[in-house]
Amino acid sequence: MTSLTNKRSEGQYNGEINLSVIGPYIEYLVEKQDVKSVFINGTTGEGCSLTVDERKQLAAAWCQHGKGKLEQVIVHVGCLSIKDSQELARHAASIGADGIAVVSPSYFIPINADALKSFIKEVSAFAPELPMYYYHIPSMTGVAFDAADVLNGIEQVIPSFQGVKYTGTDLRDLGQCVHYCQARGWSVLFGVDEQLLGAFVLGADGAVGSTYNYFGRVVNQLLAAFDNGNHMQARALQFKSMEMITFAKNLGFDVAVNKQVMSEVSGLAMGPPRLPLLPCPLSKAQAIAQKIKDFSQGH
Ligand SMILES: CC(=O)N[C@@H]([C@@H](O)[C@H](O)[C@H](O)CO)[C@@H](O)CC(=O)C(=O)O
Repeated sequence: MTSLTNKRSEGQYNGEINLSVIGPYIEYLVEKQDVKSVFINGTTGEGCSLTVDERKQLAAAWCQHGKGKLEQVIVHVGCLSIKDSQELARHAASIGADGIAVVSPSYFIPINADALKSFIKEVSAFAPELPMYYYHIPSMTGVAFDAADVLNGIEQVIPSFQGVKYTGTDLRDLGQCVHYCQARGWSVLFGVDEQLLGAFVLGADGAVGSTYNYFGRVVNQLLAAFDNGNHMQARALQFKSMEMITFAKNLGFDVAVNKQVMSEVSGLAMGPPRLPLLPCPLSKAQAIAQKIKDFSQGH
């Protein structure tokens, strides 16, 4: 996640980063949501809308405030320019991040999996000691080839490769990623919150998503129920998450709405999004937040 403050200039919301909320937000995540690992500067954090310098400041603040409180800080370093990604990778290593992730560039989209593999390799070379994850999110990047094709043989060119953050709904491809990753002791972190249980049945072993900012405790219970073989309970909790997300989607749900919901539920002001995203009307965020509070109360 990322917090932006509201700075209005010439009628436009640029959104400035607000580092002061990160410390309190980490306390909130750990204590109220039972969330101890974070993936920062990704989609929810609007990483691709931020400057390299802003991304460095955010990454440094998360690592600094998270010390002794968070188990893992994974920094997303994907950019359109490979040089920016390399600089962010080097920076992440220098501040003690636990891992880095790279999304595919999305203006000049790699023509095939080998081209993307080369991109990730060249970024990884600037932080060879850090576990590297490929961030697969075809709905945003327009990448048309399988994530499994990106993984195939990647350990030969990126020794630090550790897995994939899979934000897609293709179960065939996901299954192939799990099969490949399991054999190498890597992770598959799933990113479609409303389908998490299905991905765990298939063998995914981690979850990264926007709704865990306020539904983290409930989803941790879902995963514990699944681990204990209590599938009825796991299913019931996934149905709750599905219902909440469907409610939000019917009202219109995006990163900007999510950010406002995070403010409403945590009580910490996250600020508005940065253009081209538009601020979410308060009434919408409050309606979603109320639904979440109702759901969470029983758990
Ligand atoms: C496209 C998108 O924003 N996907 C979200 C999901 O958490 C998504 O909001 C959720 O499943 C509701 O559809 C995450 O995968 C994004 C994410 O993990 C990130 O912040 O990098």
